[in-house]
Amino acid sequence: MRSFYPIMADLSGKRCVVAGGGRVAERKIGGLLEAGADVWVVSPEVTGQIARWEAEGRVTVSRREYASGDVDDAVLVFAATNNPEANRRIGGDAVSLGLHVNVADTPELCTFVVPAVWRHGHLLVAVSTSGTSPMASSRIRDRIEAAIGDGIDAFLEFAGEYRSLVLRKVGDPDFRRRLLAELFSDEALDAVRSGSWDELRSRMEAELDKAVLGPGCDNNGR
Ligand SMILES: C[C@@]1(CC(=O)O)C2=NC(=C\c3[nH]c(c(CCC(=O)O)c3CC(=O)O)Cc3[nH]c(c(CC(=O)O)c3CCC(=O)O)/C=C3\N/C(=C\2)[C@@H](CCC(=O)O)[C@]3(C)CC(=O)O)/[C@H]1CCC(=O)O
Ligand SMILES: NC(=O)c1ccc[n+]([C@@H]2O[C@H](COP(=O)([O-])OP(=O)(O)OC[C@H]3O[C@@H](n4cnc5c(N)ncnc54)[C@H](O)[C@@H]3O)[C@@H](O)[C@H]2O)c1
Repeated sequence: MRSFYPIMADLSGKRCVVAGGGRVAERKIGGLLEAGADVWVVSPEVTGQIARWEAEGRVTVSRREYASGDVDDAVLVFAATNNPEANRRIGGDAVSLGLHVNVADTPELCTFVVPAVWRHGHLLVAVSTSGTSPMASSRIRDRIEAAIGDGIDAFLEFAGEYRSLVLRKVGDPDFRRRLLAELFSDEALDAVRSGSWDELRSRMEAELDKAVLGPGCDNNGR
Protein backbone atom coordinates (compact mmCIF):
# COMPACT_ATOMS: atom_id res chain seq x y z
CA MET A 1 0.00 0.00 0.00
CA ARG A 2 1.25 3.48 -0.80
CA SER A 3 1.55 5.77 2.17
CA PHE A 4 0.64 9.35 1.27
CA TYR A 5 1.66 12.45 3.15
CA PRO A 6 -1.31 14.81 3.71
CA ILE A 7 -0.86 18.57 3.42
CA MET A 8 -3.21 21.56 3.11
CA ALA A 9 -1.71 23.45 0.17
CA ASP A 10 -2.29 27.18 -0.42
CA LEU A 11 -3.01 27.32 -4.17
CA SER A 12 -4.51 30.81 -4.28
CA GLY A 13 -3.46 32.49 -7.52
CA LYS A 14 -1.30 29.49 -8.46
CA ARG A 15 -1.50 28.10 -11.98
CA CYS A 16 -3.09 24.64 -12.08
CA VAL A 17 -3.45 22.93 -15.45
CA VAL A 18 -6.32 20.52 -16.06
CA ALA A 19 -6.20 18.45 -19.26
CA GLY A 20 -9.69 17.20 -20.14
CA GLY A 21 -13.07 18.83 -19.73
CA GLY A 22 -15.43 16.01 -18.75
CA ARG A 23 -17.18 15.05 -15.50
CA VAL A 24 -13.97 14.13 -13.69
CA ALA A 25 -12.15 17.30 -14.77
CA GLU A 26 -15.19 19.33 -13.67
CA ARG A 27 -15.04 17.84 -10.16
CA LYS A 28 -11.30 18.51 -9.82
CA ILE A 29 -11.76 22.08 -11.14
CA GLY A 30 -14.56 22.69 -8.62
CA GLY A 31 -12.16 21.86 -5.80
CA LEU A 32 -9.41 24.02 -7.27
CA LEU A 33 -11.76 27.02 -7.57
CA GLU A 34 -12.78 26.66 -3.93
CA ALA A 35 -9.08 27.00 -3.14
CA GLY A 36 -8.78 30.13 -5.30
CA ALA A 37 -6.40 28.54 -7.83
CA ASP A 38 -5.71 30.03 -11.25
CA VAL A 39 -7.19 27.22 -13.38
CA TRP A 40 -6.27 26.62 -17.00
CA VAL A 41 -8.22 23.92 -18.83
CA VAL A 42 -6.97 22.32 -22.05
CA SER A 43 -9.64 20.24 -23.77
CA PRO A 44 -11.39 20.09 -27.16
CA GLU A 45 -14.77 19.90 -25.38
CA VAL A 46 -15.91 20.94 -21.92
CA THR A 47 -19.02 20.35 -19.78
CA GLY A 48 -21.72 23.03 -19.44
CA GLN A 49 -20.50 23.84 -15.92
CA ILE A 50 -16.90 24.38 -17.09
CA ALA A 51 -18.21 26.62 -19.91
CA ARG A 52 -20.16 28.64 -17.32
CA TRP A 53 -17.05 29.05 -15.15
CA GLU A 54 -15.25 30.22 -18.29
CA ALA A 55 -18.01 32.75 -19.09
CA GLU A 56 -17.77 34.04 -15.50
CA GLY A 57 -14.03 34.52 -15.95
CA ARG A 58 -13.23 31.92 -13.29
CA VAL A 59 -11.26 29.54 -15.55
CA THR A 60 -9.38 29.87 -18.82
CA VAL A 61 -10.14 27.26 -21.49
CA SER A 62 -8.05 26.34 -24.52
CA ARG A 63 -10.27 24.26 -26.82
CA ARG A 64 -7.72 21.89 -28.23
CA GLU A 65 -5.89 18.71 -27.34
CA TYR A 66 -3.10 18.79 -24.80
CA ALA A 67 0.33 19.71 -26.22
CA SER A 68 3.79 19.43 -24.68
CA GLY A 69 4.65 22.72 -23.02
CA ASP A 70 1.14 23.21 -21.60
CA VAL A 71 2.28 22.31 -18.11
CA ASP A 72 5.45 24.40 -18.11
CA ASP A 73 4.08 27.18 -15.86
CA ALA A 74 1.97 24.96 -13.63
CA VAL A 75 2.42 24.19 -9.96
CA LEU A 76 -0.05 21.26 -10.15
CA VAL A 77 -1.20 19.18 -13.08
CA PHE A 78 -4.35 17.08 -13.59
CA ALA A 79 -4.52 14.58 -16.46
CA ALA A 80 -8.27 13.88 -16.74
CA THR A 81 -8.79 13.13 -20.42
CA ASN A 82 -10.52 9.94 -21.57
CA ASN A 83 -7.45 9.09 -23.62
CA PRO A 84 -5.13 6.81 -21.58
CA GLU A 85 -2.16 7.46 -23.84
CA ALA A 86 -2.57 11.25 -23.52
CA ASN A 87 -2.97 10.94 -19.74
CA ARG A 88 0.26 8.95 -19.55
CA ARG A 89 2.11 11.52 -21.66
CA ILE A 90 0.84 14.43 -19.51
CA GLY A 91 1.92 12.54 -16.39
CA GLY A 92 5.40 12.02 -17.88
CA ASP A 93 5.74 15.69 -18.92
CA ALA A 94 4.76 16.88 -15.44
CA VAL A 95 7.10 14.50 -13.63
CA SER A 96 10.02 15.41 -15.91
CA LEU A 97 9.51 19.05 -14.83
CA GLY A 98 9.43 18.00 -11.18
CA LEU A 99 5.71 18.84 -10.86
CA HIS A 100 3.06 17.00 -8.88
CA VAL A 101 0.49 15.32 -11.11
CA ASN A 102 -2.84 13.55 -10.72
CA VAL A 103 -3.56 11.03 -13.48
CA ALA A 104 -7.28 10.26 -13.22
CA ASP A 105 -7.26 6.79 -14.78
CA THR A 106 -3.94 5.51 -13.36
CA PRO A 107 -3.40 5.79 -9.59
CA GLU A 108 0.17 4.43 -9.95
CA LEU A 109 1.10 7.50 -12.02
CA CYS A 110 -0.38 9.94 -9.49
CA THR A 111 2.18 11.77 -7.36
CA PHE A 112 -0.85 12.94 -5.32
CA VAL A 113 -4.46 11.80 -5.05
CA VAL A 114 -7.47 14.00 -4.35
CA PRO A 115 -9.38 13.30 -1.13
CA ALA A 116 -13.14 13.55 -0.54
CA VAL A 117 -13.64 16.93 1.11
CA TRP A 118 -16.03 18.63 3.49
CA ARG A 119 -15.49 22.38 3.81
CA HIS A 120 -17.35 24.44 6.31
CA GLY A 121 -15.89 27.86 7.02
CA HIS A 122 -12.56 27.34 8.74
CA LEU A 123 -12.96 23.58 8.86
CA LEU A 124 -11.56 21.45 6.07
CA VAL A 125 -11.96 17.69 6.36
CA ALA A 126 -10.20 15.54 3.75
CA VAL A 127 -10.58 11.77 3.53
CA SER A 128 -8.51 9.37 1.47
CA THR A 129 -8.36 5.58 1.26
CA SER A 130 -4.86 5.81 -0.27
CA GLY A 131 -6.43 5.22 -3.68
CA THR A 132 -8.27 2.03 -2.70
CA SER A 133 -11.91 3.09 -2.78
CA PRO A 134 -12.93 6.67 -3.70
CA MET A 135 -16.56 5.89 -2.96
CA ALA A 136 -15.63 4.79 0.56
CA SER A 137 -13.84 8.13 1.00
CA SER A 138 -17.06 10.01 0.08
CA ARG A 139 -19.18 7.94 2.45
CA ILE A 140 -16.74 8.31 5.35
CA ARG A 141 -16.59 12.07 4.67
CA ASP A 142 -20.43 12.16 4.80
CA ARG A 143 -20.40 10.32 8.14
CA ILE A 144 -17.89 12.79 9.60
CA GLU A 145 -19.97 15.71 8.36
CA ALA A 146 -23.13 14.25 9.96
CA ALA A 147 -21.29 13.58 13.24
CA ILE A 148 -19.88 17.11 13.53
CA GLY A 149 -22.68 19.21 12.06
CA ASP A 150 -22.87 22.72 10.61
CA GLY A 151 -22.68 24.52 13.97
CA ILE A 152 -18.93 23.88 14.01
CA ASP A 153 -17.93 27.03 12.15
CA ALA A 154 -19.42 29.52 14.61
CA PHE A 155 -17.90 27.39 17.37
CA LEU A 156 -14.48 27.53 15.71
CA GLU A 157 -14.75 31.34 15.54
CA PHE A 158 -15.32 31.36 19.28
CA ALA A 159 -12.58 28.74 19.82
CA GLY A 160 -10.10 30.91 17.89
CA GLU A 161 -10.91 34.00 19.98
CA TYR A 162 -10.88 31.97 23.19
CA ARG A 163 -7.49 30.47 22.30
CA SER A 164 -6.02 33.94 21.69
CA LEU A 165 -7.33 35.08 25.07
CA VAL A 166 -5.96 32.00 26.82
CA LEU A 167 -2.54 32.43 25.17
CA ARG A 168 -2.49 36.09 26.17
CA LYS A 169 -3.77 35.75 29.70
CA VAL A 170 -2.68 32.37 31.03
CA GLY A 171 1.04 31.92 31.57
CA ASP A 172 1.17 28.34 32.82
CA PRO A 173 1.41 25.93 29.81
CA ASP A 174 -0.26 22.98 31.63
CA PHE A 175 -3.16 25.13 32.71
CA ARG A 176 -3.47 26.57 29.19
CA ARG A 177 -3.67 23.10 27.70
CA ARG A 178 -6.32 22.07 30.25
CA LEU A 179 -8.50 25.09 29.44
CA LEU A 180 -8.19 24.48 25.69
CA ALA A 181 -8.83 20.72 26.03
CA GLU A 182 -12.03 21.42 27.94
CA LEU A 183 -13.29 23.43 25.00
CA PHE A 184 -13.10 20.34 22.80
CA SER A 185 -14.47 17.72 25.17
CA ASP A 186 -17.01 15.20 23.81
CA GLU A 187 -19.64 17.09 25.76
CA ALA A 188 -18.67 20.32 24.01
CA LEU A 189 -18.74 18.76 20.54
CA ASP A 190 -22.17 17.24 21.28
CA ALA A 191 -23.40 20.69 22.31
CA VAL A 192 -22.08 22.10 19.04
CA ARG A 193 -23.87 19.42 17.01
CA SER A 194 -27.17 20.17 18.72
CA GLY A 195 -26.57 23.91 18.25
CA SER A 196 -26.70 24.65 21.98
CA TRP A 197 -23.26 25.72 23.07
CA ASP A 198 -24.21 29.12 24.55
CA GLU A 199 -24.04 27.64 28.03
CA LEU A 200 -20.63 26.12 27.29
CA ARG A 201 -19.43 29.49 26.03
CA SER A 202 -20.53 31.29 29.22
CA ARG A 203 -18.97 28.60 31.38
CA MET A 204 -15.64 28.74 29.51
CA GLU A 205 -15.55 32.54 29.64
CA ALA A 206 -16.31 32.49 33.36
CA GLU A 207 -13.60 29.89 33.92
CA LEU A 208 -11.05 32.00 32.08
CA ASP A 209 -12.03 35.11 34.09
CA LYS A 210 -11.69 33.09 37.28
CA ALA A 211 -8.29 31.77 36.16
CA VAL A 212 -6.99 35.24 35.43
CA LEU A 213 -8.51 37.11 38.33
CA GLY A 214 -8.81 34.34 40.94
CA PRO A 215 -6.77 33.90 44.11
CA GLY A 216 -3.17 32.89 43.46
CA CYS A 217 -3.13 34.52 40.04
CA ASP A 218 -1.89 37.87 38.95
CA ASN A 219 -3.37 39.49 35.88
CA ASN A 220 -1.09 37.38 33.73
CA GLY A 221 -2.74 34.20 34.95
CA ARG A 222 0.35 33.11 36.83
C1 LIG B 1 -12.62 11.22 -3.54
C2 LIG B 1 -12.71 11.70 -4.99
C3 LIG B 1 -12.14 13.12 -5.03
C4 LIG B 1 -12.30 13.81 -6.36
O1 LIG B 1 -12.15 13.21 -7.43
O2 LIG B 1 -12.62 15.01 -6.27
C5 LIG B 1 -11.93 10.70 -5.85
N1 LIG B 1 -12.75 10.03 -6.64
C6 LIG B 1 -14.04 10.40 -6.44
C7 LIG B 1 -15.16 9.75 -6.97
C8 LIG B 1 -15.18 8.57 -7.80
N2 LIG B 1 -14.14 8.11 -8.50
C9 LIG B 1 -14.55 6.96 -9.17
C10 LIG B 1 -15.92 6.74 -8.91
C11 LIG B 1 -16.78 5.60 -9.51
C12 LIG B 1 -16.89 4.46 -8.52
C13 LIG B 1 -15.57 3.69 -8.33
O3 LIG B 1 -14.95 3.28 -9.31
O4 LIG B 1 -15.22 3.48 -7.15
C14 LIG B 1 -16.30 7.73 -8.01
C15 LIG B 1 -17.63 7.91 -7.34
C16 LIG B 1 -18.51 8.90 -8.01
O5 LIG B 1 -18.22 9.30 -9.16
O6 LIG B 1 -19.49 9.21 -7.36
C17 LIG B 1 -13.75 6.13 -10.08
C18 LIG B 1 -12.29 6.15 -10.05
N3 LIG B 1 -11.48 6.93 -9.27
C19 LIG B 1 -10.18 6.62 -9.53
C20 LIG B 1 -10.16 5.68 -10.59
C21 LIG B 1 -8.90 5.14 -11.26
C22 LIG B 1 -8.56 3.79 -10.68
O7 LIG B 1 -8.90 3.46 -9.55
O8 LIG B 1 -7.92 3.04 -11.46
C23 LIG B 1 -11.48 5.34 -10.89
C24 LIG B 1 -11.99 4.34 -11.87
C25 LIG B 1 -12.22 5.04 -13.23
C26 LIG B 1 -12.76 4.08 -14.27
O9 LIG B 1 -13.38 3.08 -13.93
O10 LIG B 1 -12.53 4.40 -15.45
C27 LIG B 1 -9.05 7.18 -8.88
C28 LIG B 1 -9.04 8.10 -7.85
N4 LIG B 1 -10.14 8.73 -7.35
C29 LIG B 1 -9.76 9.50 -6.29
C30 LIG B 1 -10.56 10.47 -5.69
C31 LIG B 1 -8.37 9.21 -5.87
C32 LIG B 1 -8.35 8.26 -4.67
C33 LIG B 1 -9.03 8.84 -3.44
C34 LIG B 1 -8.82 8.02 -2.22
O11 LIG B 1 -7.65 7.90 -1.81
O12 LIG B 1 -9.79 7.52 -1.64
C35 LIG B 1 -7.79 8.54 -7.16
C36 LIG B 1 -6.80 7.41 -6.91
C37 LIG B 1 -7.04 9.55 -7.99
C38 LIG B 1 -7.71 10.90 -8.04
O13 LIG B 1 -8.64 11.05 -8.86
O14 LIG B 1 -7.31 11.78 -7.26
C39 LIG B 1 -14.13 11.60 -5.59
C40 LIG B 1 -15.29 11.66 -4.60
C41 LIG B 1 -15.61 13.12 -4.38
C42 LIG B 1 -16.73 13.41 -3.45
O15 LIG B 1 -17.62 12.58 -3.19
O16 LIG B 1 -16.71 14.58 -3.00
N1 LIG C 1 -10.10 9.72 -10.75
C1 LIG C 1 -11.41 9.75 -10.73
O1 LIG C 1 -12.02 10.24 -9.79
C2 LIG C 1 -12.15 9.15 -11.88
C3 LIG C 1 -13.52 8.89 -11.79
C4 LIG C 1 -14.19 8.38 -12.90
C5 LIG C 1 -13.47 8.17 -14.07
N2 LIG C 1 -12.15 8.41 -14.12
C6 LIG C 1 -11.33 8.32 -15.37
O2 LIG C 1 -11.08 9.71 -15.74
C7 LIG C 1 -11.06 9.88 -17.15
C8 LIG C 1 -12.05 10.99 -17.58
O3 LIG C 1 -13.38 10.65 -17.22
P1 LIG C 1 -14.60 11.58 -17.63
O4 LIG C 1 -15.83 10.87 -17.14
O5 LIG C 1 -14.36 12.97 -17.20
O6 LIG C 1 -14.51 11.47 -19.23
P2 LIG C 1 -15.31 12.29 -20.34
O7 LIG C 1 -15.41 11.42 -21.54
O8 LIG C 1 -16.56 12.88 -19.76
O9 LIG C 1 -14.36 13.52 -20.67
C9 LIG C 1 -13.12 13.38 -21.31
C10 LIG C 1 -12.63 14.76 -21.68
O10 LIG C 1 -11.30 14.67 -22.15
C11 LIG C 1 -11.17 15.52 -23.29
N3 LIG C 1 -10.01 15.04 -24.07
C12 LIG C 1 -9.93 13.92 -24.82
N4 LIG C 1 -8.69 13.82 -25.37
C13 LIG C 1 -7.99 14.89 -24.93
C14 LIG C 1 -6.64 15.34 -25.13
N5 LIG C 1 -5.76 14.66 -25.87
N6 LIG C 1 -6.27 16.49 -24.54
C15 LIG C 1 -7.13 17.18 -23.75
N7 LIG C 1 -8.42 16.81 -23.53
C16 LIG C 1 -8.82 15.67 -24.11
C17 LIG C 1 -12.52 15.42 -23.98
O11 LIG C 1 -12.73 16.54 -24.82
C18 LIG C 1 -13.46 15.42 -22.78
O12 LIG C 1 -13.72 16.75 -22.37
C19 LIG C 1 -11.41 8.51 -17.71
O13 LIG C 1 -10.17 7.93 -18.08
C20 LIG C 1 -12.03 7.73 -16.57
O14 LIG C 1 -11.71 6.36 -16.67
C21 LIG C 1 -11.47 8.89 -13.07
